[in-house]
Order: sequence, then structure tokens, then C-alpha cells
Amino acid sequence: MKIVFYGAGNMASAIFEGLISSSLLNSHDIYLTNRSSENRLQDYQQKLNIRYSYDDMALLTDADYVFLAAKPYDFDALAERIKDKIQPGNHFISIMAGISIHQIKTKLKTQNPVARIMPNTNAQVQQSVTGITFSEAFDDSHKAELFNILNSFGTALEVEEDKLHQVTAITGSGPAFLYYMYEQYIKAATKMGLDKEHVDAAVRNLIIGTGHMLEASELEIEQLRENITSKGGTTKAGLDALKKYPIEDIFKDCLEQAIKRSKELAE
Ligand SMILES: NC(=O)C1=CN([C@@H]2O[C@H](COP(=O)(O)OP(=O)(O)OC[C@H]3O[C@@H](n4cnc5c(N)ncnc54)[C@H](O)[C@@H]3O)[C@@H](O)[C@H]2O)C=CC1
Ligand SMILES: O=C(O)[C@@H]1CCC=N1
Repeated sequence: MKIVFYGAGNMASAIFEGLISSSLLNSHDIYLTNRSSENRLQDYQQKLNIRYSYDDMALLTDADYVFLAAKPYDFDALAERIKDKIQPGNHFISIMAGISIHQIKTKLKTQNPVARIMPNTNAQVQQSVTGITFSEAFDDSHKAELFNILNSFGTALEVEEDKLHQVTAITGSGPAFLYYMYEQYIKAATKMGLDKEHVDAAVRNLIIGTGHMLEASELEIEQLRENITSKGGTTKAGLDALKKYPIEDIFKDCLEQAIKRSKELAE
């Protein structure tokens, strides 16, 4: 199998590093290219033993899956770069937020199979939550093979294309929203009298531990919270303070704005 990444930035690198860590593929099955920063590709070649090229004909020849991993506003230039070199066996996998399958087929001037995926950077540790939508031309055997690839760096779920806006907001951008929340928690905790290094390490381990609890426990998140909330104790006091603020509305606004942006990118 030959997989080519057009784009080797934050999201693409999380995917191919996750792919290689999963040992599903040999690193020599993966080829990278980007716009111009060859030194970044040389670094990946040295670090991960993957190959890179700027020869599009060579890259696309015998390529089974071609990941489109540029930013949405760079897709026009990317399409111009490859549209006349597309091979019959190329299956296109777009990770570009908002750009529809129709737009991809139109700009690439192709009827080849196209899939849109919406992963997140947790792919780097094989924990991505990935939404996927297929064009009609995607046959069942390639669908199964692509699910195998996606499940090697997390879990994949097929959705209707118009639901990818929500997936992009909730789980594609999701890690950034949670990281922001962790940052605010750490900022508040460092105002409680402990030194910042201690708080950083402690909260990072708190988050990791809570993640492991979510992985190991079958209890609802609400029950896990209630198990910590001793009657009349410190947790109850803290939660009563938290509940004074419209936190659900805050996240509703956050997600609505992210969904709105995803739809704007599709225009
Ligand atoms: N960063 C994230 O957490 C996620 C990003 N995405 C999507 O992934 C895509 C890339 O995002 P990032 O990795 O964050 O951006 P980035 O800026 O880190 O990487 C973009 C890459 O595209 C390359 N590129 C640009 N024009 C090109 C061209 N004409 N030919 C070949 N390569 C070209 C750049 O050289 C760079 O390697 C975006 O469309 C974004 O919507 C999707 C899910 C999560
Ligand atoms: O911020 C963005 O547009 C990309 C898509 C989801 C996460 N990052």
C-alpha cells in the first residue's frame, strides 16, 4: 500500500506518526510532500524513515490513498498542482475542514473516489476520534481498508457529510477547547499559593488520571463526579461556586461559532 500526504503539518504529522506507531504500515509505504519547507520533510525522513518528494507524477503513481492535508484556503493552489497528474487508482482522503466532496471533485476535476475525514491531533497517540464520509465511487473493499487505517490511530465513525460540521467543532477542534479549559484551571490553581511548576505537573497528572478513569470505568461521568462529592465537603463547595456560572451556555456558544466557521469554509 502507498499513502501520500499532501501537507505535513500539525494534523498530517499526527496521523502519519500515529500510523507508524501502530505498525499497521511500513514507514516506507508513506510519502510526504508540502508546499516548500523541505527541511521539515528531511527531519521526518530522518526521524521516521519515511520518504518525501516534490515530484507529483512520481508521488501519485501507484498511490492508493492521497491525503489532502493543506489548510482549506490553500486547497485551490494544491488542486492546481495535482489535478493534471491524478492516476486512476488514487483515492483522495481530505482532512480539510469545511471543504465538501463536491468542491474537491470539482477543483481536482476528478471522478476518483473521495472521502472526507475529520480527525484530531490525538491521532499522534492513536486516540483520534475521526468522522468519515465517502463519495459514491468508494467501493466496499477500499472503505474497509480505509476504516482499518483510521482505526489504527483511534476510532472512526461514518457520518452524513452535513454532520461533519458538528464533528469538526466537537471532536476536531475539541482538544483545543479542553486544553484552553485546562490552561484556565492551572492559572487559577497557581493563585492558591502553590508554585507554578508543582501545579503544572500536578494538574497534568490529574488530567491524565481522569482520562484513565474515563477509560477504565463503566460509570456515567456524572456518577464519577458524584463519587468525589462528599456530603457538605470541599467538592460540593467548589461545585456550588462553578454552578453559579452558565458553563453549558459558554460551551454552546463555543461550538456554535466553530460550526458556523466550518460552514463558512464550505462556501
Ligand atoms: N490541526 C488540527 O488539529 C486539525 C486540522 N485539520 C485540518 O487539517 C488541515 C491542515 O491543518 P494543520 O495541519 O493544522 O495546518 P498546517 O499549517 O500545520 O499544515 C498545512 C500543511 O499543508 C501544506 N501545504 C500548503 N499548501 C500546499 C500545497 N499546495 N501542496 C502541498 N502541501 C501544501 C503546508 O506546507 C503544511 O505542511 C486543515 O485543512 C485543517 O482544517 C483537521 C482536523 C484537526
Ligand atoms: O481549526 C481548524 O480549522 C482545524 C479543524 C479542526 C481543528 N483544527
